[in-house]
Amino acid sequence: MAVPDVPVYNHAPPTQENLEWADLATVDMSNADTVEGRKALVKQVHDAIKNEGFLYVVNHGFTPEQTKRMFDLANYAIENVNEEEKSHYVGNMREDGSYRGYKPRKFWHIANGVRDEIEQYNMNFRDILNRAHPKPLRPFVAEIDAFTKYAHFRIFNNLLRIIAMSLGLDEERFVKNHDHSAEAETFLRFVKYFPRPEEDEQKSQNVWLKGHTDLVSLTLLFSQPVSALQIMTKDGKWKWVKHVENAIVVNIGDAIEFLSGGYYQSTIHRVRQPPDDQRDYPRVGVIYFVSPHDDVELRPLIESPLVQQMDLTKMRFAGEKIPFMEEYRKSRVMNYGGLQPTRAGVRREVEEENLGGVVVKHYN
Ligand SMILES: O=C(O)CCC(=O)C(=O)O
Ligand SMILES: [Fe+2]
Repeated sequence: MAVPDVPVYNHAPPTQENLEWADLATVDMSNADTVEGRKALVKQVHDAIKNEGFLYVVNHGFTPEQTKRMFDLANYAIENVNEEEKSHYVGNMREDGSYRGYKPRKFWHIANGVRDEIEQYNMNFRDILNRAHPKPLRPFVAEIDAFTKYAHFRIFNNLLRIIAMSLGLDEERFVKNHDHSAEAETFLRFVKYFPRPEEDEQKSQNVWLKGHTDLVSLTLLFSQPVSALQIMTKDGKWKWVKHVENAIVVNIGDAIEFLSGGYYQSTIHRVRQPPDDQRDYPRVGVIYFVSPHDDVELRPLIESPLVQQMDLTKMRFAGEKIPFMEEYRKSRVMNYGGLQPTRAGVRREVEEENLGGVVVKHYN
């Protein structure tokens, strides 16, 4: 069977505006397949995670054509599948506590009655090949699976090994908990953000996706030109993440924070309206979220000398029952973006929301 043509997706040109860019380290992964090569990166990765919690990865092995092709397919999953077909693949976040399938626009509440304009198609790592996908996507499933496997086994695993070493742990300590021998909320996301009416921009103070930390271990964001992602720096300022051609923007999520006893902290980030010269363009993304297995207890790894130095009584779940990854992600995914009243916190304009027993902070 001939594989259909996928229209080429053209992103907006990079912004010409001089924004306040975050100062992020660039990690060259050319030699990361050898132990020596990884050892040479430990200090740089350690410092980048400590300082910003975000970093760029380059020379990861994907060619610009390969990543570009995934953006074409991401756009295809949103634009070339009709609504009727999509309706059979809508995810069940609120019931399953898992992202699988389509997340329609306006599913989440952002602020003052404004809902999101973000459409996604999520594919769990474990069943990209076995699960049914919308008809137009089927000819590309093997290609998407191969892309995801490479991202996981080459890029992600090598990063995990470097992070384990940076904590004085056995190199394979985290790899074993993320190898998909067990259920895990690890998935590739195709996403498209659509420009919003001015009225919505005002009511939501230009926020497209509220400030949050990712609940997973690491997030791999394939860099694209539409500037909208911002991180909160240690001194409480929002800084923009600059596009770097064919780089992967990596950030640390809550699971690593918990396992490292807070030695590493997940970084707060948000998505906001792009600058003037990109304002009328949609924003297509390809993101790989990697989580520990559901049966991993989110307990600090006290075999790490660095974790031993931490005051673990200050950890989020200190003195309480420590959740397993499954409980933690379900409580967050099921309840995220609902319309429940939120309690205003005190630190950095924090809104705290009690999501099924787990307090989740929104930073606006
Ligand atoms: O679209 C982006 O750049 C980031 C999205 C994000 O933070 C998320 O989906 O968790
Ligand atoms: Fe995020």
